[in-house]
Amino acid sequence: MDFVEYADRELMAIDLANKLAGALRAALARSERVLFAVPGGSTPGPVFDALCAARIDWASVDVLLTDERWVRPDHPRSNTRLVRERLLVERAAAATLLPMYQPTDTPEEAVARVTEAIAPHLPISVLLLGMGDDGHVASLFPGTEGLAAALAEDAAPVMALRPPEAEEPRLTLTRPVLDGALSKHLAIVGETKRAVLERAQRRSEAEAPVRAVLGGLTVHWAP
Ligand SMILES: O=C(O)[C@H](O)[C@@H](O)[C@H](O)[C@H](O)COP(=O)(O)O
Repeated sequence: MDFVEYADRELMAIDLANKLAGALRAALARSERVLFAVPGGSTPGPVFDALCAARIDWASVDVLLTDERWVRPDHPRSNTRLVRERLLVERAAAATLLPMYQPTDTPEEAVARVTEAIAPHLPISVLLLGMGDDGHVASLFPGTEGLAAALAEDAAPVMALRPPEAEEPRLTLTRPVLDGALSKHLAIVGETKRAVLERAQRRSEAEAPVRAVLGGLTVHWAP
């Protein structure tokens, strides 16, 4: 695991966007199409604002959320809305968003259709993750029923989970898909998350699911 420390969040957003653009360019030099998986939440927005103007062949990039909150795509908490408003604009508007949300009442009803839609595009070429204060990544929250199955090496690529502390049911990519990404990046800010990450290395994957993706991960941190 590499750890890159920035003086502030603005510098992290700009440099991380440049690094992600470089990773996407490298992937595009190897493949006709590449899969770029991104998180929701509050951290990635400034990175998307810098990345969306990058001079890359966005028309050859498929974008996929690492997880989705089960709300309508126009809801303020929707990760699909976040990506559409902050990443898939400017030059990046030419990219293709693969569906992580479906108009079903529950995420369980969408698992088969989302799995069918994304499977042909795997593996992930470039992965950006966030992390919660509890060490969760994507929607792999500690203490969630079904977490062990989602962390298994042979887990199904997409699972519906109902984390007790999450506001909504979730649809999430699972360990093999996340950990199998060819270029893996984690963006975290603040002292709390830095300490959570340091402690995670002494915890079980069930206690700190971020552990499942530490191999080959580059962590980008700002105070
Ligand atoms: O839907 C989500 O919330 C994200 O996909 C989730 O995995 C996020 O990356 C972490 O919860 C960190 O969120 P913050 O960046 O807001 O701290």
